[in-house]
Amino acid sequence: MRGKSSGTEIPPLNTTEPIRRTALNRVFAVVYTCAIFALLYHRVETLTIRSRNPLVLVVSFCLLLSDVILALMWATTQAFRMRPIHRREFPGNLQKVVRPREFPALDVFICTADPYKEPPLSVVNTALSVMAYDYPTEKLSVYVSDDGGSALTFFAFMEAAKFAAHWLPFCRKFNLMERNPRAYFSSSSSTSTHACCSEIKMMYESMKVKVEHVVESGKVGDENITGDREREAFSKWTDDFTRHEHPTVIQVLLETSKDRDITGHFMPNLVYVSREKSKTSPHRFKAGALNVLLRVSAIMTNAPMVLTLDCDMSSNDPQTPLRVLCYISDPATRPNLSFVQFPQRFRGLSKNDIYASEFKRLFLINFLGMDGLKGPNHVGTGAFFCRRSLFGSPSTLISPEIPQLHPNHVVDKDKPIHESPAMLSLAHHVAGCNYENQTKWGSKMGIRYGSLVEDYYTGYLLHCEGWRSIFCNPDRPAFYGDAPTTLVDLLNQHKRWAIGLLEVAFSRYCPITFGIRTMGLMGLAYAHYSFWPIWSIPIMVYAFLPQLALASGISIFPKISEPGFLLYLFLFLGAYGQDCLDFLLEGGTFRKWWNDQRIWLIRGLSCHLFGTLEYLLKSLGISAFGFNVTSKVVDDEQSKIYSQEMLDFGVPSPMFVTLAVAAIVNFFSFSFGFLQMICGSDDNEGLPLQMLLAGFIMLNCWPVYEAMVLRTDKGKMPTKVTIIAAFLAWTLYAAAFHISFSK
Ligand SMILES: O=c1ccn([C@@H]2O[C@H](COP(=O)(O)OP(=O)(O)O[C@H]3O[C@H](CO)[C@@H](O)[C@H](O)[C@H]3O)[C@@H](O)[C@H]2O)c(=O)[nH]1
Ligand SMILES: [Mn+2]
Repeated sequence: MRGKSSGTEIPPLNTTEPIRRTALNRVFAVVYTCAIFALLYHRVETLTIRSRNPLVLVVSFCLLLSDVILALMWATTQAFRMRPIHRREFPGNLQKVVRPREFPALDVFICTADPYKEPPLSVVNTALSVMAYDYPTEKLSVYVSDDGGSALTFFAFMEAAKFAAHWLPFCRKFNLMERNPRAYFSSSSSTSTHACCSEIKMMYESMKVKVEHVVESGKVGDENITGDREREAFSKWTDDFTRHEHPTVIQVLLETSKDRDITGHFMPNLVYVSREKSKTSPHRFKAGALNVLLRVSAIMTNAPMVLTLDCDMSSNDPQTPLRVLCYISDPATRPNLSFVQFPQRFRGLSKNDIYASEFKRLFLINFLGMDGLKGPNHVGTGAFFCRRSLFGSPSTLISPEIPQLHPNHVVDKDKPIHESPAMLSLAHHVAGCNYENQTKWGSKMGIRYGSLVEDYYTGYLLHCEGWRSIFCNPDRPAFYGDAPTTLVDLLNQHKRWAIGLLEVAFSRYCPITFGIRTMGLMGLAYAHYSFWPIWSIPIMVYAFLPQLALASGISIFPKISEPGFLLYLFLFLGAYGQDCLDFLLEGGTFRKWWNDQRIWLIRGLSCHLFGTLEYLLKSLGISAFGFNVTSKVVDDEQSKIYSQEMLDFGVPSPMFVTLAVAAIVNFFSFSFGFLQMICGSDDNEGLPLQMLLAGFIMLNCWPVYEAMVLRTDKGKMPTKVTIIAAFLAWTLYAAAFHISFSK
């Protein structure tokens, strides 16, 4: 908080406030830790008391391993609970402290990679929404990176540049809050108020039709090209131009020194960049794309502030940069500030958020916790970076190989880009696919290479270097993006994350060792994420072993009469209860929480398991993996299934199999146990906990049963998957019976 300075009151730009339940969290942590130790003691004890049944021995060992992992994961979550804070910022006070003339320039980076998974029209809407920021136009530049190297995307941007000349003054004139044209025209506010609205809406529609037509036909026909300048631009897409092999394309579509909108106002810069590709040079995915944008923008504008956005994350509030300035211009928060991170929010989520796309824990609860330490981790999109922080630690600046890329380099504004062939050719040079060889890009400079979650990895290394970040979470969401709406998309996305996180966990910067040594609690928080996927080990164990034992009539948990029974109940209810409470206190509903914990289970049974396996195969040199872009297109059938809140199994995936096996095994074991109970056999006093567990998983698997037997729509479980799963479940039972009854 800003205090008084030399007698005059400076209005506060931001405040922080600790969250009140912290003390309770700490007390609970102590109690829960004791309970964990009691449990582990009990586990070791059962292991050492010799049992004659080998199944019991194997099960006891697996349970010990699982409980150790669960305990470690629980320990890492405490990092988020020790010092959570809430922040608020006051953009209204900004003008009293800094004049707009002194605002830093802002470069916005938008990444896209595939015109068929990421419709160009959406990317264009994202770009338009930030071009219309309430920010001095001459300080604003938008750079688009197209890893798809697609003439279709380029065409869309050419059209967008023309449309922007009408759209930007329209937003200004009516001071719209919603500056993403598509969102604006589909909201009710557009239909009523403004007379000239129908005119601009028609312009938007005509752009939309043109762009969609071009995308559908797969090529930019001659009839779409007007004028020599455009023809020249498209001449880069020659016959041997493919997305994996092509030269650099850089086109300055709008330039602030020369292009004006229809009211005579200057427009922001808009630059299209598709970096050079070659099959023999490493691709580096989004990290590579962002580093190219960092260099190209350094040469053209070199703004000290950089906003990174995924192509689907459009602005929902034109004042967002001013909120960021509340931190960047405050001497109390400015030192060592690397980035201001906004949460990812998603439009069009189903009522109870069936896929847990809200990520309340990831983007809100844990962010608040980290903000009290060194700040939230970076999540790839919706982050305003101080450019300087991407060039070495706060104390030692790492100089790039050429002076034009230096964060303090001043671009000669008198010479517009279109009049400076030298500038353009240098920009092409630094976007080359071999440019980074023998440089520090990706290791010490820019976005870091080596993980499929380059955002997490880069944020982590920045924090290790001594930078901090700030979590900004205004009431009106700053950005809205698209969340996956089918199960297979969700699982593939999480599988990629799982692999990327494991890459960090087993790198030489492992958060458990390196991270905790350099940053203490903050390292622990990072460790929580890097080991995220190994949650699948205890989940797999608890979803299968007690159930197989149950069907064999073997009791592995304490009896109701034993004190251990209560210990188990406490551990289970304590963890779930605290999790649910955190969720509800941050504005969630019970139904959303239930779906959230279900998705956690499903992930453990599918993508985290498969991600871990894929990572192992890659480490052994058997296979390789790439960045599988999440589709942002939904067909009508899919969106219908989504809005009805049913899991969509429509596109078959091997990841469904383990999930289906778990569903089947829990069903049969529960039914078997239930039968035994009503038949009243004497020695099943130890089975109730196993019954409860199987029952709980069955409850979670309800949508899976529905998808296997009841549903007839396109999203039902593929029959093939059900058959394979049934066969595997049968094999598991056969093996379990064989082991336990063979003696
Ligand atoms: O080779 C590539 C691959 C992807 N992208 C872009 O990266 C962004 C994120 O891709 P997406 O498929 O949407 O992945 P998500 O899993 O939804 O993204 C999350 O996870 C990523 C790391 O795995 C982060 O980069 C993202 O910022 C974060 O939102 C998109 O704009 C893509 O166009 C590229 O530019 N080049
Ligand atoms: Mn995405």
